[in-house]
Amino acid sequence: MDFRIEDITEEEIDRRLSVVEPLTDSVRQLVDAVIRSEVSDERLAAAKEKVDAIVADLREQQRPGSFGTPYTKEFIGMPWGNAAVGARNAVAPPLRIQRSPGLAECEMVLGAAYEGPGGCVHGGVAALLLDQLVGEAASTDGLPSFTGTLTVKYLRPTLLGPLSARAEVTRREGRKTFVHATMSDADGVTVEADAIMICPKDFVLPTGDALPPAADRRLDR
Ligand SMILES: CCCCCCCCCC(=O)SCCNC(=O)CCNC(=O)[C@H](O)C(C)(C)COP(=O)(O)OP(=O)(O)OC[C@H]1O[C@@H](n2cnc3c(N)ncnc32)[C@H](O)[C@@H]1OP(=O)(O)O
Repeated sequence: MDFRIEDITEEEIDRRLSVVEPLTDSVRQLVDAVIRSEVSDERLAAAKEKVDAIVADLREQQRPGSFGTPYTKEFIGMPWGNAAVGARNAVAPPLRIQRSPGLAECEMVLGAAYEGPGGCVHGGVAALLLDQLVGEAASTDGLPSFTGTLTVKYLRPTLLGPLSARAEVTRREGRKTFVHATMSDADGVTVEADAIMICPKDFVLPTGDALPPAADRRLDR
């Protein structure tokens, strides 16, 4: 696992985000446009050439593997490649998660890129987003927790569009945290999930440092 330390200031984080977030948003627009475009085949082929040129430009300098999760020395996390919340990841909706002890909540708009059954949210996407949310809820007042078991129940189809989600810790037993989560549309809950989150035994960063108490960690940058 990559939890490297990157010694930068909050101002530098803001500066970097101000550059990459608009780019990621543009790539989200690109993904949506490719899915829904009805321009001619010739224009689609021309678009491919332009996109290939951008990819070649970005690949001139590239880190190997994945982005990982860097932390500052003040333990501000930068999970910018994360599939659900990554600021650099156009695959992520992204979720803007509000946290309080034992609770994680967010509102989101899921468009064409998240489709499973026609017009509906893909079940795997719903599970992905709820998995992130239960992880965030479990980690608000404890050490980081990994998903041991996630049970998802799809109550009725979730239509693409504006949605909300919520995860709440229901109980803790030693290193295990039990979390209940829901995804809802305007008419109520469409998906619910129950998770057993587990803090790995003797969790330390690969740098050898233990994580500080949760109150000193900020996971939202
Ligand atoms: C940090 C900021 C927020 C981040 C949010 C991120 C959200 C993303 C969430 C994820 O997607 S995490 C990625 C998906 N999950 C994984 O990759 C986990 C892979 N599995 C493991 O790493 C280990 O198997 C695990 C840490 C889950 C457990 O390993 P341990 O060696 O610590 O478990 P151990 O065998 O000591 O068992 C401890 C307790 O947990 C129980 N347990 C172990 N594995 C379990 C499991 N899979 N499901 C349910 N319970 C489990 C086990 O029975 C026991 O219960 P008791 O204490 O009551 O005896």
